[in-house]
Amino acid sequence: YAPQPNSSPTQVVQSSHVNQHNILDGGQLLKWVDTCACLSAERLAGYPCVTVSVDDLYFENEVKLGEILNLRSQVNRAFTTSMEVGVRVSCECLSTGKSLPVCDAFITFVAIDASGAKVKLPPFKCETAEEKTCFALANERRKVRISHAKTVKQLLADYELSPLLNVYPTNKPHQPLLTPLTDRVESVELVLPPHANHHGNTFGGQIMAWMENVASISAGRLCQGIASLRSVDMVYFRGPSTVGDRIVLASIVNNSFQTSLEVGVRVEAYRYEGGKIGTRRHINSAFLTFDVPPGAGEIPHFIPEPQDGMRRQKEAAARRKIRLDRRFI
Ligand SMILES: CCCC(=O)SCCNC(=O)CCNC(=O)[C@H](O)C(C)(C)COP(=O)(O)OP(=O)(O)OC[C@H]1O[C@@H](n2cnc3c(N)ncnc32)[C@H](O)[C@@H]1OP(=O)(O)O
Repeated sequence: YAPQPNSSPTQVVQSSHVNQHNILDGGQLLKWVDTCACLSAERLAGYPCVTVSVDDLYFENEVKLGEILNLRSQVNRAFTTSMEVGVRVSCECLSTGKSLPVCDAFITFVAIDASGAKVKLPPFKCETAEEKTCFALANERRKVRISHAKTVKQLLADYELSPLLNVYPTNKPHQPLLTPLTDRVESVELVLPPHANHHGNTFGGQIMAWMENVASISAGRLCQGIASLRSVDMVYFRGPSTVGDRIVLASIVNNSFQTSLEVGVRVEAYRYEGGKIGTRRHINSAFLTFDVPPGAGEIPHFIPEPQDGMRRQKEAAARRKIRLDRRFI
């Protein structure tokens, strides 16, 4: 079988893709990354593929209006019904000719047939030394992502016991408080055909773009400006949503730090069945970290609500530590 199917779309960042500061919208970037990866996945599988998970994403550089975004994806390894696709994103400034890294993404896809059943993937062969390294690393990352939920739970429990983490890294405690609940955003989106793939499944990238939208509003309200997306923790797509579904996205600030803040987003889907609102299905959840805009000053400290709010604040502090530790591994 042909090794390393590639996809390398190139996009010009236009005014419809940027925010008020002419910086590429994080949600748009997530859509392009998912679609680019899906092209490689489907090329290997020969079947439509759905996104199962997206590993932690860290955005190294902002992309500006008029710059060129280069995306390059390849299948690193096929397992049984799932495969890992790596995407490398860089941006190119036309006037200087310089190219800067934007992010590396690892996305897992499962191939499905017309009845929605998982398909066994063809054998995957790699030839060059680089392909063999990607192949080996993909297996290590797979172990990490399969056990991700359990690992994070364990780390949070360990941090809970750590006396150091009882001092949660928040901003100065005597700053003006955020009015309770202003950081909460709930938005409902209707899944239309342009949001979905050929199966009618909502694109994973589209869901992530909607998530980034509500999260950026929560973040922006807290820091009173346009916050820029810095990272997205691993996202697992628990179940599908399809054309006609209503997608409910709820976001809330979990904790604020010196120059960044973490927002949690929960996504649910429902549809009308027999004249009634059907059951809400939990599609996925994610934690997004935003940087405070330059010149915005200090982030106001916010006091979490008792119990649940305090739990979320504490967990966000622990996740921040995990993220920072990982960057230095
Ligand atoms: C750009 C176009 C593509 C899209 O955006 S599609 C839209 C977004 N995605 C979706 O709607 C998918 C929603 N999820 C689903 O429908 C189901 O979870 C899905 C993918 C059918 C799998 O369902 P199940 O049968 O319950 O899954 P399973 O436990 O048998 O696992 C199937 C394969 O996935 C793997 N897997 C499970 N959890 C994972 C994780 N956290 N990260 C990475 N891989 C994971 C699992 O190991 C298995 O792979 P393999 O068969 O061992 O190769």
